[in-house]
Amino acid sequence: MSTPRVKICGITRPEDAVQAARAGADAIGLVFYPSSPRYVDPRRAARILAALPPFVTTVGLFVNADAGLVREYLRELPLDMLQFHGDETPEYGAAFQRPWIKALRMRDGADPAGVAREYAAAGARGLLVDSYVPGTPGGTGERFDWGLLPRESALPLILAGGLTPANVAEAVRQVRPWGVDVSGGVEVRAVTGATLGGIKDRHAVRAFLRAAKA
Ligand SMILES: O=C(O)c1ccccc1N[C@@H]1O[C@H](COP(=O)(O)O)[C@@H](O)[C@H]1O
Repeated sequence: MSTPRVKICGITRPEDAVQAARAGADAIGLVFYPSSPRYVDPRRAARILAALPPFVTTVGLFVNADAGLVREYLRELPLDMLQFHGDETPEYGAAFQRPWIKALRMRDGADPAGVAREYAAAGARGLLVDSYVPGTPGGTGERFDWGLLPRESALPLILAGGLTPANVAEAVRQVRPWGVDVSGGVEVRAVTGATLGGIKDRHAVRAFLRAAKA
């Protein structure tokens, strides 16, 4: 089994991007979904991307965005890859001539193997599997039953949803994904335990990377 690639998603500050890269992150994600507490506008995104050292993949995350808006972001920002986290069709994903991955939320009856085949045929590079929480497209901090995932898939699987430094090693052992993706599980927490959307905890980021790649 190869060492899983790790994406740290929902970066909102240049210093967090640099810390994640120094800790060994393979990719960072910027959330362009306005309702997310991790949303960054293009000017802030540009500052984050400009701070990054080389050889870290930059991923722009969209949820059912207007295709014109995605194109505008692509013109303004040096994004390496797109992540579509809503109900985007294979045709939509294929329209941007940029490497892209599709997220599938694992609601009852979800068929990750079938979805992987369908999106592979349209040129997707990976299938990100996340938890299904009604009313929230992602970044929920919730896990799902990893036993529902197929052993074989037409696309590299990226496991997401409620991953933390404490559970990622077990997740990698069980699922053997191509990559893992985390957002809330490496954020600074208030005394109540709630995450402070978008502010990454550098100790948690380091611990997550160590555990994922051990
Ligand atoms: O991070 C967000 O706010 C977000 C908003 C809308 C769609 C996706 C989002 N993030 C993605 O959600 C998963 C899991 O996040 P978590 O680790 O459970 O907090 C991850 O793929 C993020 O890229």
